[in-house]
Amino acid sequence: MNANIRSDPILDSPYFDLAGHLRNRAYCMHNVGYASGTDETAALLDISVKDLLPAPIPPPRTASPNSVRFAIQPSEEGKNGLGMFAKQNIPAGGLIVVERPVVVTPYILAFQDHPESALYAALLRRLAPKTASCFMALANCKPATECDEVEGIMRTNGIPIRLNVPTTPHSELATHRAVFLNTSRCNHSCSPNAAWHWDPTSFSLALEAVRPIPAGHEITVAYVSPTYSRAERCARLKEKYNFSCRCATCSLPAPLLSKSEATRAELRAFSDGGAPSFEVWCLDARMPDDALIAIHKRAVAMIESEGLQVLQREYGRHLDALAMGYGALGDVEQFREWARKARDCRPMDGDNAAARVLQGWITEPETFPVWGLRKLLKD
Ligand SMILES: C[S@@+](CC[C@H](N)C(=O)[O-])C[C@H]1O[C@@H](n2cnc3c(N)ncnc32)[C@H](O)[C@@H]1O
Repeated sequence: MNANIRSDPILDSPYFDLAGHLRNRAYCMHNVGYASGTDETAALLDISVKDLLPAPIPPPRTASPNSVRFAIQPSEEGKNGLGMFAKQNIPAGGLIVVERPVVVTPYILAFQDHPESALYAALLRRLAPKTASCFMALANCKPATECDEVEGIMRTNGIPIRLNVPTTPHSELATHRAVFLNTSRCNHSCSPNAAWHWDPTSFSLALEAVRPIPAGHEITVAYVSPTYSRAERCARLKEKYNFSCRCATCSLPAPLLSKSEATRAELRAFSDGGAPSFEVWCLDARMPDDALIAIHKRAVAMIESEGLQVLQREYGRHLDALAMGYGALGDVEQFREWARKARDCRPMDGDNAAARVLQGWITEPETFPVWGLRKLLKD
């Protein structure tokens, strides 16, 4: 599953060794120190994580855009509380905001003598009063019978980020809950138009558009994987965030909703290995040329019609297959067109190695390593 979806399936694993975790770890409260001096983060960290953090933490690799591209305002008819809205047209891949968390804790907290709410309250006391009151103004979806307000806010707004926790065999411990004053205001959509990318080195989260967002439109993210069936999405949203989804997809009339469900089921089958690989097709001259092209074009069309560009890994994989397919067929025009799309769907702040390789091929198609190979095999 994409890293930028809120739920972390590892944590649902029944094999997590909580007892081992409790025996072996030591934690501390820590105010993360940034070079800029303006951001503040109160964190509960495993001591080994704290010891690894550079002091001060370097600035993010990409700064927030110069002009503020969003506004926090009531969602449509105030139905979903506040939400984040585009103040200007934002292109696909466009950066919306880069921000530091205000509170960070391990996702799994289980200290016998310290209830979670007491730990969160202690962290809040480490923040400036203005920051703490902005935190307390965030939404709380949990009833008072379940937990107190601070814990409710933490659970409603926490975005899972991963930090390097050395000296443990439990990769589950890498997941932390982080609350952000802007990105945490984003409402959920089953066809989201934005995704976040966490950079542990600069301790910052970049929120980016995954397709063009026109000015005035709501900026949405996925709290649960949009590839799940609607029943599963609804169940998970209800359990974790206590709401019935009113996004554009879930509000479709019944026949269109069934069509969307069927499309998502077909996309799930593709991720389970349902599409032919480029490598096999490229070397097997008996397979028709269209065997690769048609199926990956169908997957791309389904992702786009469902508004699922947030599945960046899958989307990129299908676009790569199309670019490489046309490269192996020696079709310059189509190769360039699909390679451009494959380049542009890559997150801007992540490792851009793939985008750089694609750019090289767009400039000089014949440097694509198997340029025209299928034509040669057939001749
Ligand atoms: C992290 S908060 C998002 C910001 C929140 N709307 C606010 O006013 O600050 C999550 C809460 O927003 C609401 N929400 C988010 N997405 C929604 C959706 N698709 N349909 C209905 N309610 C939604 C739910 O109340 C949910 O518990």
